[in-house]
Amino acid sequence: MKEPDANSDANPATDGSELIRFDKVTKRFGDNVVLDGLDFSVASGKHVTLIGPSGSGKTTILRLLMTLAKPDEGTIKVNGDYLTHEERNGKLVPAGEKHIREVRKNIGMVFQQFNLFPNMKVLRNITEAPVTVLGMSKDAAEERARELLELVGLTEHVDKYPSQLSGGQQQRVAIARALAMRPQVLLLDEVTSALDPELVAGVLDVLRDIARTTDITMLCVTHEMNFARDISDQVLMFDSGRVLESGPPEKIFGDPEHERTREFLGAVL
Ligand SMILES: Nc1ncnc2c1ncn2[C@@H]1O[C@H](COP(=O)(O)OP(=O)(O)OP(=O)(O)O)[C@@H](O)[C@H]1O
Repeated sequence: MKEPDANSDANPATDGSELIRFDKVTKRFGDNVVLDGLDFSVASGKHVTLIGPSGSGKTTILRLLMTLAKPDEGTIKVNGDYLTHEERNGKLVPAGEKHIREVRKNIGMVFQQFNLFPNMKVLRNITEAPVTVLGMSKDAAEERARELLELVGLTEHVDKYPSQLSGGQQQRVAIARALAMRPQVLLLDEVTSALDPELVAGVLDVLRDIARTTDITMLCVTHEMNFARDISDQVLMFDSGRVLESGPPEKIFGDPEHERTREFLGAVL
């Protein structure tokens, strides 16, 4: 087990309200302790990047937030509401499906493998969830989708199917689709790692634009260190399921405290 205060300096919530809070979260797969009593938080409007060696638990954190996995111990709060639990009759009990769906509306995620609906055109890929989950009118959802397609530079592809687009274009549709739900936080899981190298820059530029021009909170797992340096307010270096160190990008990339961080950056930069 890590020291109780091992993550105490890892809290990026220096201002703004706290949007995400992990409190002593442990996640195991069999004997493999992937997250080990993890504490960290993300303040509203901040861009926080998780870096660290393969297998250190970064994706697991995003999957827990999407409720694609459940913690074995500890609690997760999103916007002040427990994601993992709910209060019934003054008692904290494991959260039910309805409660989880409500809290999850605050969260959008973009995956490595775009995950678009192959049988729907671009416009419908973006409008589907706002209409069916949020109950938005079709017209309002389409208007919003067209604004988002402009933001991601795909206005002319509105009537195409995903298979008619490049990987980079599909990923930009996936970004628009996540934003269409007006989430408070956007989770980005190595969103360029499945792309051909020449398509990476276009997707990262779109994300840089979103980080610069919107007030959305971002929690990002990436191996693109220049991108992390550009967009992050805070970088968290993970190792073995805990935060080894955290700080602004200038500090983590320029003058890291731990030898392990230096080794990792030496290997990836
Ligand atoms: N569904 C699962 N079943 C069993 N083990 C899993 C599962 N998901 C993740 N793991 C294990 O948990 C550990 C952390 O995985 P995770 O994907 O969170 O790491 P990561 O830091 O995101 O790595 P990478 O940078 O390679 O994506 C790994 O050892 C992985 O094998």
